[in-house]
Amino acid sequence: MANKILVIDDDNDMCLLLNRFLTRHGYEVTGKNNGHAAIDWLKQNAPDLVLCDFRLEDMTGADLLVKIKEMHPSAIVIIITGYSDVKDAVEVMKMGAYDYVTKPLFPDEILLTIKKALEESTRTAKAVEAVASSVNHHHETVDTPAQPKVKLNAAGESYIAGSSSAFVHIAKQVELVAPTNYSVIIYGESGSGKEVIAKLIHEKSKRASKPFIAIDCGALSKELAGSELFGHEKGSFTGALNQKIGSFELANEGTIFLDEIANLSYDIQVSLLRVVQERKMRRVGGNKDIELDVRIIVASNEKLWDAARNGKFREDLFHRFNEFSIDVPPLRERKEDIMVFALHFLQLTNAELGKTVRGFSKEVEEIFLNYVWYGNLRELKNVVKRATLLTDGPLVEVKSLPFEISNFHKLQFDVAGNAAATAPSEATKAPEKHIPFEHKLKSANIDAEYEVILDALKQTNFNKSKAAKLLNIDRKTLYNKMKQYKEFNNQ
Ligand SMILES: Nc1ncnc2c1ncn2[C@@H]1O[C@H](COP(=O)(O)OP(=O)(O)OP(=O)(O)O)[C@@H](O)[C@H]1O
Repeated sequence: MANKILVIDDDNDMCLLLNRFLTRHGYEVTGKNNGHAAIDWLKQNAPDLVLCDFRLEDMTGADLLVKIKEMHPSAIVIIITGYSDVKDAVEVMKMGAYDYVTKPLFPDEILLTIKKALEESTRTAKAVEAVASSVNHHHETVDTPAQPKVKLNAAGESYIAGSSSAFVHIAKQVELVAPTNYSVIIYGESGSGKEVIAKLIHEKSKRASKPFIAIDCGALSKELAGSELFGHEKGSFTGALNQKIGSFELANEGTIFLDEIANLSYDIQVSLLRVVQERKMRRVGGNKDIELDVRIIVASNEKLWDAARNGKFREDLFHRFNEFSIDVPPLRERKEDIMVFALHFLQLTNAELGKTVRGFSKEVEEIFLNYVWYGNLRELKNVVKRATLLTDGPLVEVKSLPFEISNFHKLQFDVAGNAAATAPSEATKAPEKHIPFEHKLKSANIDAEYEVILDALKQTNFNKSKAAKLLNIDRKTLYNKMKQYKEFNNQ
């Protein structure tokens, strides 16, 4: 049976284009132009996957995501964003979106992301079912945990070591703590590799052959967090139609990884403290204690000690977890790792797409080293995957990078107060010497025009149809002008 996909985009052309393209690839596609129309449709229909623009006219992608997850917890949601929204997109992923794709959209890239998401979702559901049925001795029906809250680490996801001194230090800490039963706190920004490190600790421990269960606490609703973590008995609350095995039970004898731990409500923190102290738990509505032997690794992007001092996190729980802690610096602070990981992601993509791209041009390397990577390794991976897909020659060139990354320094001139724009290095600056005046004049004109276009693009969140309307030119002219700018700067 064809997978059902719902496309939500207020750009009608884009909606139609995606609809046609995905239908051609065998999916059953429905398109909606605003959030409310999508919600109405979702009341009657259950899609396997939703492709949703982050900025709709009537609501944000984040609000819509909450509604979708309430109505269809297992639906995969992929968010379409402009590059300036990457930080928001990362937040939305923490709320349960599977992935994000950035504009301009490339059909092949979208297709690849969708295929992978659907395959991964089937694989994960099967794995969870297998673990659940081995735990559930009563052979009752078990609710499958909603995707992607339970992220059984993607099979086949390979690990590499970075070469920065920070990474070497982390690797040493992992070697040291892995064989013990210590709880570990991993600190770091979103996408910096915390889950991969947690998985590595598990794999290097005596528990390696037992389950590793990753839970994004930021994606758990207050009401359902207890049942997600500890399970529930049939009929224990309205909607508890079947017995459910919680993540702790699924992780028994193995390791549980609780990402964004500071987002757990105070009540759940109390239940968690009992589990940590007594090493036993009860399912919601249950009256039987279940013995637990689970190693706990938690992650947070804020210092838990600060959260404890501010009353957001229980201090006793903090002390229980704080047997060992690992700090993962953001990628921009460990520049030696950038190209190591970029090459690794390039090789992964080559293997996935059957391509033979060898590496990156000097200019691309320069841009990578000076970019801020708010989304850390996750963002780098997405950028490299996309660029590799677009590369025909032996090296990834600047033209295959998203416009907003290759022009990052230009975009900085009005990014209010936001961090870390490093000055362009000598290699990325246009050479000043020996440029004829005629060329300088042309360049000045194009630059001035470019600033106006860029402004319109930013105002419309890089929606080219809307930007063209704003500039009172047609879409094709806008494309030509952008192309002209790129070509002129590549001369
Ligand atoms: N050492 C590594 N080797 C290979 N890939 C890695 C490594 N570290 C991270 N990655 C990749 O980078 C991406 C982000 O990593 P990960 O999910 O571990 O980050 P995170 O800090 O847990 O993010 P979040 O807090 O948002 O969940 C993943 O696709 C992961 O596979």
